[in-house]
Amino acid sequence: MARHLKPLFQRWSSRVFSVELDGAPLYFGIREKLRGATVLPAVFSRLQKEDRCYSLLVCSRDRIRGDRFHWELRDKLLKDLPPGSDVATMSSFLPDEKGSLVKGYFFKSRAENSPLIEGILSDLEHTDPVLVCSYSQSEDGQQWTQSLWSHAEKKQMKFYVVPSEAPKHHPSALNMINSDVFYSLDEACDVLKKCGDIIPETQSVLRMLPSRVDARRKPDFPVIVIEGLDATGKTTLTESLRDSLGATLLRSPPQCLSTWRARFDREPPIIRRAFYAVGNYITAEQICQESAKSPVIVDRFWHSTAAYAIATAVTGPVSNLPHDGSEVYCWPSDLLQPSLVVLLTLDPEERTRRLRNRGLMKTDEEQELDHNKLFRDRVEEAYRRIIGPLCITVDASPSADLVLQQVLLLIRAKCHL
Ligand SMILES: Nc1ncnc2c1ncn2[C@@H]1O[C@H](COP(=O)(O)OP(=O)(O)O)[C@@H](O)[C@H]1O
Ligand SMILES: Nc1ccn([C@H]2C[C@H](O)[C@@H](COP(=O)(O)OP(=O)(O)O)O2)c(=O)n1
Repeated sequence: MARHLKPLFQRWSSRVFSVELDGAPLYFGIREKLRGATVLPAVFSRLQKEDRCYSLLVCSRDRIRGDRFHWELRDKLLKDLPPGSDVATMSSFLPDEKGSLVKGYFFKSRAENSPLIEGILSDLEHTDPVLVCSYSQSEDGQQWTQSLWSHAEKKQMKFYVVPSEAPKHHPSALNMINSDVFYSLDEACDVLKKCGDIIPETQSVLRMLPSRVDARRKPDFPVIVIEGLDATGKTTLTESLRDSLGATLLRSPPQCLSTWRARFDREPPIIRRAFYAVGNYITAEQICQESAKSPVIVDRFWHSTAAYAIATAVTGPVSNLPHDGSEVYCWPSDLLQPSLVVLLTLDPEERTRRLRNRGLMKTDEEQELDHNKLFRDRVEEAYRRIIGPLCITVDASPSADLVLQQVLLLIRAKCHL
């Protein structure tokens, strides 16, 4: 067995497998022996008699290359597999064991497509850090088994698939720290440095970093961050606050990174989120300089980086988020804390109306926000759970002037301006 696969087989039958169907995870386990009759896990009960299934688990020891390969593998499978394969995101993990998550895909196929599938899998298995399992059903259709798929070794051990309890939180929560959310400049820089050879633009991004970061320095003037989903009125409010308070207006990611933003938005989460994390530290340095002279208003900061990352990594309802109080919501100890964070909220109909009035939506993620209520709920709840600077939610549905007056009152009360 290849060395990179070995860690996966430790406690192989203690692993839980999760397949995302219709936007929510379904779980199953594997057992060497069956004790009595057992029901078929939901992933399999919906399949037909002629179906075979496969799973691909990406097990690169290099997490950046592994995540990039996993990201690109989806497009490859969608392009190469026959129509109707229903490629679904999959993962395997050890319950409650941090860092144990392995990502992959699950798909089905009909017997007549076997030669095509065998060709694709064999190419993948020989060239990439991927473990392939196949699933087949018993004659009577009552049981499914999982075995290692391998062209060379046909006599593989079989495991029965059995139902598994859903974990308390989405399995992605196990690998979130320093993969989806970064808690220090060093960790985020480390990721960008390691992908310098595949994304040359990272050199330019890293050159923008301040030479020294001092998160403990207390700003002379208040620093107020405005947060909220797209079209809640952040740009409108931040510009009015700048004019009313004679403040400096900054944003994260900072202007100096705008040339490279679209490039990093196309990358898998680990690289994309490291880019936004680094952006916060560059903005923090600008905040330090400007807050010596005047109040500073910031359009998005670490709340956005963490809340979008956490809400994207998990699927399904708000209850799948890491629990309230979890360490994933903690503010990085080396990042400047603003004096006040104002979170703008808006009912979905009004937000959509404002989006339409403004014109085209920008990122895929923002489009997802528009039609995926669950995602919107997860982002807003993650915003609320972040532990760090004082964060106050403000209803942004009144007129722009009323929202401004209300936020000015808040700033005067909380920041003594
Ligand atoms: N309080 C408000 N009432 C009505 N429309 C608003 C209000 N605040 C902003 N808008 C409008 O809604 C749209 C989105 O506002 P914008 O400030 O660009 O949001 P964001 O920066 O959060 O994406 C813009 O067309 C803006 O003119
Ligand atoms: N400080 C920041 C700012 C934005 N992001 C990410 C989070 C989302 O994926 C997008 C949202 O930014 P976008 O520019 O589309 O939204 P606005 O136009 O500012 O409302 O960027 C971040 O991670 N960290």
